[in-house]
Amino acid sequence: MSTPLRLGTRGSALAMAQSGHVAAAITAATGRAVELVEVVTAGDRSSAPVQRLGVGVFVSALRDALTARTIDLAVHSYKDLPTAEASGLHVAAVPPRQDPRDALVATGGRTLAELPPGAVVGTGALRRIAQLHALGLQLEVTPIRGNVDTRLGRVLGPDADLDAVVLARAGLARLGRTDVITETLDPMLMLPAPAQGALAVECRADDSDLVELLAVLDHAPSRAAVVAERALLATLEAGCSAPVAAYAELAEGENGDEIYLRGAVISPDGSRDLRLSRTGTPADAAEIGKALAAELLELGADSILGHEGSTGPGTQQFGSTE
Ligand SMILES: NCc1[nH]cc(CCC(=O)O)c1CC(=O)O
Repeated sequence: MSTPLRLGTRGSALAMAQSGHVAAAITAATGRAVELVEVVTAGDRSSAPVQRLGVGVFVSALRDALTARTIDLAVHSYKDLPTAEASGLHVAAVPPRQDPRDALVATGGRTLAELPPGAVVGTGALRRIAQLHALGLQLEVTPIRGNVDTRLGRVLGPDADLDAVVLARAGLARLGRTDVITETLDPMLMLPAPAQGALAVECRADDSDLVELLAVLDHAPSRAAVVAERALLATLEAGCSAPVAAYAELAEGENGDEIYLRGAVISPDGSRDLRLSRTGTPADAAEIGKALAAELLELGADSILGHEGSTGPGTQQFGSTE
């Protein structure tokens, strides 16, 4: 009998659900026992806006535990991972991705179109704030944070004070709460965050037995989509509070698989809204992401993102704002 694999996880209900799911999949596929080890991250300890806490607040403590060998693997929401790879670590698997779209949870069962001017919508992510403003519906957007239950409580609980919240459908799905969704937002209106709905299963790069074992969980189309979306994010050098969206869809084309990547950079007030798309093959996922980012930069994405004075690529490492 081999010793159980130690899977490090945040303690939030969402993280525990994701980690439990991956642990069960590993045991089902390989017979290896997996134990969950809770790791508290800076993002869990503070309720300050994520933009202020900085990059990787949900991630650093898990990565430190991997490097210190107190855990063997970690499961991250992929969109929370900084775009720069951590040295000595490796994303050994991208399991099949959940529906990456955003979801609206509104009082009275309402959709976005049914919310009247002045309706108050809660969301903390600049990407969502910007796109809500870009709709031109006179919605009042208010920043919120906290775990999924806290956010739902702003609409559903006895102390509800908002008309609606926007959050990732995948998070609700993993918690078994899709029943509260009043509208799954079409990416035409609300393009998701790069890698939203995907998980990253990370381990030490030199742990070759484990790298090999975890490969059974990898889902090639999900990985290709994430690679394209994150290449776009990295090429834009998008800041911590960057309103950048990207969504890659894979389809079977006439000559085999095709990847269709959409990307957007939106100013926080919604007044500037750059959207482009690009098609290619999954093998070129990274190049497609880079090329789409380059096109967005040509259209002035830099001035929206506010880093015209940047000292060049590689000087900043950013993850998601969410
Ligand atoms: N740090 C927030 C976060 N990170 C991942 C998810 C949702 C699940 C996912 O995108 O995989 C969420 C919640 C949200 O955006 O509503």
